[in-house]
Parts: sequence; C-alpha cells; structure tokens
Amino acid sequence: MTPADGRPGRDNNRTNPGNPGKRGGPSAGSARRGSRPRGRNRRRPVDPARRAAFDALRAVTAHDAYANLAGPALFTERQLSTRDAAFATELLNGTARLMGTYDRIIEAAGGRKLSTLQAAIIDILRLSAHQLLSMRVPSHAAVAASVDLAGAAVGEHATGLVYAITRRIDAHDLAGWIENLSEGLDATDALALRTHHPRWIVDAYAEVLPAAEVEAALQANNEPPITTLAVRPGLTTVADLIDEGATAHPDLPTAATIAGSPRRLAAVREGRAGVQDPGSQRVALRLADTGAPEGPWLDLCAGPGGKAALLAGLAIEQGQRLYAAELQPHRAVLVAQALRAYAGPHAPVVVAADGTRPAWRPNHFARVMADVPCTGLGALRRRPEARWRKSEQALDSLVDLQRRLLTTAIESTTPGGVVAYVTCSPHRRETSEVVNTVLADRPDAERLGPDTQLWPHRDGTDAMFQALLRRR
Ligand SMILES: C[S@@+](CC[C@H](N)C(=O)[O-])C[C@H]1O[C@@H](n2cnc3c(N)ncnc32)[C@H](O)[C@@H]1O
Repeated sequence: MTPADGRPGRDNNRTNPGNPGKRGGPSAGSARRGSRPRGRNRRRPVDPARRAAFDALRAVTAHDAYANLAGPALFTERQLSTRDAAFATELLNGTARLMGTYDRIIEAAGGRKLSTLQAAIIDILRLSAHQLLSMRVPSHAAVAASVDLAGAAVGEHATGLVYAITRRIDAHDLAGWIENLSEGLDATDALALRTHHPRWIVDAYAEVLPAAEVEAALQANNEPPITTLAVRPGLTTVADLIDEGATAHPDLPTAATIAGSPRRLAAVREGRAGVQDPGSQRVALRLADTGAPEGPWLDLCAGPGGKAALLAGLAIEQGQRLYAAELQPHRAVLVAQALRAYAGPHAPVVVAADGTRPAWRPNHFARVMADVPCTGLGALRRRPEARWRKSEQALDSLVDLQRRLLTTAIESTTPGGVVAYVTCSPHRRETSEVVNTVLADRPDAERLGPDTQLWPHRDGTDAMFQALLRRR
C-alpha cells in the first residue's frame, strides 16, 4: 500500500471540522485520474482502511451503533496498521458527524432523493463525500476507491452509479456546495447547513444563547474534545498523573489532560483516575463545595459512574459515604467498576434502584446529585452521529421522567441539604423549565443562586447544565 498524494492548490479544507491539514490516506491501488468502473475480473481489492470504515458506518446507520465504539472495536479486530486505523477513524467519525450535510450534497449531485438509493450505496457516497470535501484525498484516489468499494460491497451493478455521483460531488469543494445549497434557505436553515446540525438543535441553541454566539457554539460541536482525566480524590493526585505523562488542567484541581490512550496510565487502569469531561467535574465539585449539613450523599442516576467516582472521594474527604443508585442493573455494574478502588469505612455503596420509587428513607441525604437522563445535546462533540439520530420528540417523555427524578431528589434530601439538578444538555425544556415546574409545587425547596450553563465554545467543556437547590 502506498500513501496517496495530497491535492495541492485546492483549498477544500476551510470548513474541515475533523482533521485540519490531513491529506492522503491509503491509496486505491493503482488508481489513475478519472478511473472508471472496471469489469468484474479487473476489480482491485478494496483497501482495508476504507472497507473497515464502511463496515463500521453500516453498523452506525443500519444498527444504531455508536461510531466511537464500533470503529475502534472493528479496527482492532481487523488489525489495521496505526496509519490505516487513523485514516479509518477520521473517515468514519468525520463522515458520521457531517452525514446530514453530505446527504444534501449527494441528493444534489445525484439529482435524486436519497430514498431512491440503496442504504449501502448511500454510505459509500457519504464516505466519498468526506474524502473529497473534508480530507483532501486526491480525486482519483477517492473516486477509484469508492467504485471498488461499491463493486465489492454492493455489486458490479452499483459501480456506474457510484462513479457518476462521486464525480459530481467532486465538482465543488465543501464551501462551494454549502454556498449552492444555501440559496433560497432562511437564515436558520443556512446556519444549520453550514454548521452541520439539524434545524431543531440550532433552534434550541438560539433560544438560550446570545445570537452572536450561536454559530460558534454549533461549530464547537465539530471539534472532538481533548481527553480529560479526573482523579479519584484520596486515591491519586494530579501530580501523580503528571508523573505518568499527563498535563495539568489550567483551572480544575482534579483534572489533567492526556494525548493518546488513557489506559497507558496505571492510575486509569487501576481505577484511581478516569476519563471525565471537565464540565462533569465542575458540577460534582460545586455540589461538594456548597455548604450542607453532615450526612450521607446520594447519586440518584449514577450509571456509568463518572460523577459518582469523583463524588465518592469528595464525600470521603468530608467523612461521608456516597450511595450510588442506578436503574439499569448492567449500568449499576459499571458504577461498581468505576468505584472499585475505594475501600475503608466510607467506601461507596452501589444500588440498582429506580430513583422515582426510592428504596431509601426520605429526608435522609445531605447532598444529592440528580444527573438525569437527557437528550445529551451538550455532548455532541463526543458522539459523531448523535446529532442526526436524536429527535425533539424524545423530549416529552424525558421531561416527565426528569421532573419525577428531581422531585425524588428533593424528597430524599435532609432539611438544609443540597440538590444538584444536572443535564448534559442546554435545551431549555429539560434544564431551567424542569426546575421551574418542580419548584412551583415544592415550597420546601429553593434555588441557590443562578443556574450554571457551561458551553464548549466558552468553557472548553460539554454543555452541562446545573441548578443547585436547597431543601428548606
Ligand atoms: C445522564 S446518565 C448519568 C451519568 C452519570 N451520572 C455519570 O456521570 O456517569 C443518567 C442515568 O440515569 C439512569 N436512569 C434512568 N432512569 C432512572 C431511574 N428512574 N432511576 C435511576 N436511574 C435512572 C440511566 O440508566 C443513566 O445511566
């Protein structure tokens, strides 16, 4: 396999959200410029990186797999070289992230509705679009590779169509396509198109952000975050992590950042530290730092255990024990794994329990974390395909559950105790509106100061929301 050349002189990377400056990738055999579909007997083998990216994308689009889990698992199973795995990762994640935009381009280039194309062909064309428009793969390599992939994965009958549409996709760069497709759109649809989001998410951001910031907030979802670790207090320190090769976080006492796999650190392998977004750390630290009576702490919705792992150590530092509840038994197991390194008289306790029907006494806990299930609109930068998979309709049932969980959280708290209502979403319906609705019926609880809304573009965190309440 020989590395493909870049494509000098063509600035098709201006809106590349995935991997600025990346070029080339595995070559499509001896592809020549404008390589046309070949006969069955002359078909080149598909290069393993593109084949693996295609198979992982099929798992994402056909079987609801998560790109950031399905990709690494498949690339490891196929034993891709480091270079091929890096190419396949960018191809898969970048394609999944910009999928909605590429679909519009494929429809325009093909002159037909997406629904008239076979699902596997759509995925091949999405991968073609990403190579041509965002990865600087040379045209001849991208076209030839897509045709080969179509022949191998779908059949010879698909190669002519894939060839023709891929060539037409290559007629413009990404900025050119967006300019063309924006004609006649209103300002919000045009913003949705150029930031690669569905419109309902743009509307949700516009409701809670100053107009001048909406585009920056949406674009921030196109930048994968750097990996941040959190120490488990009492089990390791940031200085220990730095000794193992991590870098101190600029403003969080529990955090360090790391390049490469976190599992190369013994502290991570042994459960003394874990991967955690700085926003999640900030909401846990704020709950721990807010004055409250002495008494046990509760994490009401603990799975998979990120915040519980930090809270457990913070509780022990204050001479208290954390109880971590989680509805799903398999996720309760993950919580127990996250907490496995804690020992001693205040070691945390994990219970598989429905937080809306508490198995514990009311008025019992001094601090309660209610990190409720939500749309996850605040973590879009972590999950490439998520923005295209979520729907606003899911909010109705989520909001009902969120209100019931916040009600339980308040009832579980001792007088004077503190509740943190947290979502990884900035959507008003599941943030401040839930708190307003619940508080309207609860004269025994009050807000402790203004709510906090973190943002990737402002704070370098996921878009976490936190309201702090005190039980009267
Ligand atoms: C946003 S996640 C919590 C993330 C977690 N706090 C962390 O930092 O790792 C919400 C969790 O609530 C759980 N859950 C959903 N309904 C629940 C209920 N009725 N009672 C308790 N947990 C519930 C979900 O299974 C999910 O694991």
